Amino acid sequence: MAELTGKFTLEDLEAIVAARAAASPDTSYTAKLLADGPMKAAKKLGEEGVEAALAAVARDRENLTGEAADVLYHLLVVLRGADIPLSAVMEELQRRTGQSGLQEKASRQT
Ligand SMILES: N=c1c2ncn([C@@H]3O[C@H](COP(=O)(O)OP(=O)(O)OP(=O)(O)O)[C@@H](O)[C@H]3O)c2ncn1[C@@H]1O[C@H](COP(=O)(O)O)[C@@H](O)[C@H]1O
Repeated sequence: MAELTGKFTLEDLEAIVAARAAASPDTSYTAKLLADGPMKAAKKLGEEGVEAALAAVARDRENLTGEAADVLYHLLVVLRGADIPLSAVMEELQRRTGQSGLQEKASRQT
């Protein structure tokens, strides 16, 4: 695998996931997850999300950091399986920057 220099970004991890998706499931966890179908990756994403939430409630910073990394990695695998680029998610997040979350919630309740 090519060595990455500089600040590691989610875009870097997305590129790694895309490259490993084409590998053999015998040599790549990413490829194995995708080969097992969308249910498997989605289930793992849900598990990691719950584990991250439990670590947050337990105020376990070290565990939360690791579980957060698991969540982000598995989310990128799920997005890859659904053919949704990270850029689409970032565009959606950028679109939301113009409004407070509380304003958005209030606009749905009227
Ligand atoms: N960031 C990750 C990453 N984070 C977590 N994981 C894997 O996600 C799995 C997490 O599952 P669990 O903690 O539940 O452990 P487990 O019980 O063994 O998992 P299951 O048997 O239930 O699937 C572990 O196998 C981790 O190794 C990751 N696997 C890969 N990556 C990245 O993807 C790259 C390519 O990996 P391969 O696709 O395996 O080549 C790696 O170099 C990393 O950059």
